[in-house]
Amino acid sequence: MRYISTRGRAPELSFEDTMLTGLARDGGLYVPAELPRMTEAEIAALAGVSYEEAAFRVMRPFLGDAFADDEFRGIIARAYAGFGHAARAPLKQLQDNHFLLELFHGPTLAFKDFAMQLIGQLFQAALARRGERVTIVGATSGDTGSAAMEAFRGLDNVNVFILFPHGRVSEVQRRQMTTVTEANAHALAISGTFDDAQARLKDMFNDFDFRDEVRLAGVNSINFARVLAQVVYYFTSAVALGAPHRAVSFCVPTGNFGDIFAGYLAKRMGLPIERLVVATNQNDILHRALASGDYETREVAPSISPSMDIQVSSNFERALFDAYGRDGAAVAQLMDELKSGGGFHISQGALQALRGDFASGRASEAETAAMIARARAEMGELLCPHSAVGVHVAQDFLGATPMVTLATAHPAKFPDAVEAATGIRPPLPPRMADLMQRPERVTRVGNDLTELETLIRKALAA
Ligand SMILES: Cc1ncc(COP(=O)(O)O)c(C=O)c1O
Ligand SMILES: N[C@@H](CCOP(=O)(O)O)C(=O)O
Repeated sequence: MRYISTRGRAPELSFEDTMLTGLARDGGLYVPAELPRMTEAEIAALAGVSYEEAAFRVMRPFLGDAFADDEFRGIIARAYAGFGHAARAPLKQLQDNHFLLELFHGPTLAFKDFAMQLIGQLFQAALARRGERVTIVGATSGDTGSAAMEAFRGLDNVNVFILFPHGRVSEVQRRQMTTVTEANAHALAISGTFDDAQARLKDMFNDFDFRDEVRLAGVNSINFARVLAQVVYYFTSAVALGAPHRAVSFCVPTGNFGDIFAGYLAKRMGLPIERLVVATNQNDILHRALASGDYETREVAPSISPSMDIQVSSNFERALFDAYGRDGAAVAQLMDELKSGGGFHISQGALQALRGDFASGRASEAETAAMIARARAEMGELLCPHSAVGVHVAQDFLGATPMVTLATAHPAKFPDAVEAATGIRPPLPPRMADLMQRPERVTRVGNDLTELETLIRKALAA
């Protein structure tokens, strides 16, 4: 299995090199040169197997010879052993033909744990074998960062630096990052938005001297391994609802487009998915782009679903690559326009292709709060605000085909918003009960590449 860049000008890589490389050296994102397909019989055979076994069968073809089967099975087993639910990703019925896929039973209470716990193990195995060290730098709007800190803290061959937008994550999210005590983990509060943090991260990757000096690696969904691990729960949930004999739709709370892109991959691999619905909060660039064909950034408006307060949606580039017939030069041109002018126009043909794969909707702040309240009152479900965006948007798409809305975080990560809507303050699980009392360790940084690189160099030298 070979991986190619969405901008067409970086070397092709193996799975392991793709995972350890992060951003392609031409600024693009790696995708498989060809997608493996699963037959109907192979999909049907996932019924009744454990989450871990399904993960092995779905992901194995992407790995090439990077990991032996036994080693990969062991890695998967360790990755999901710490989850607080035997099913790992349980499905719950919410309404007629509407189901909630609970993705928040991992150690940091968000869907990011599914991928991060796995790639923590994959990094460790690959780096130990190669005798190499890497410096992971990640950008987060709250959940990727806490999941990465949890997965990589204390690992031998890794230093991890997480950039989060100062004052724009929930207190629980911040503390999950700033209370980590291991010396190899560093929380950096950057001035600006998540988009600024992600832009500086990509600048670091594009500064080849720095990148090579610190052996930079990424664990955002820039990293294809992150997205791959998220493909699995589309299969397990669809099969539980009757796939491959019955089609299923998904509604996905969306920000950086990684999670829904994983659903798109599942569909391309043969899973019968009728609709993939992009659900955005008031930062609705993806919804507007799919409606009008103009991808046009605006100022980020802080919302009660802060993890989705994103305007520059990194993985949309992967969808554009396919929509433009895998024309790397065309994608590079669009990304140049985005960088220089804050937006781009999607051609008619590409827009048609995107609309063939993705529907969309948005939830305002009032609609999100109202859905949290309604879900509690009518469905007996306490939703986090991101999941509420999904459930709200899904209402317009309910019908004969079962709809699965992804519940991407635990309500206890966003207690203020949940309490404001329902009067109920969801408690953290007992293992985190003292989170608010733990001492914090965080460094304030400006939105400045040189300052960031200097700080990282100094920390690595210490
Ligand atoms: C809780 C939560 N929901 C939804 C999203 C959006 O996911 P994605 O960025 O993969 O579109 C995020 C951030 O990634 C998140 O943390
Ligand atoms: N919402 C995310 C933003 C980063 O997304 P990623 O999937 O690219 O890591 C977060 O919680 O940090």
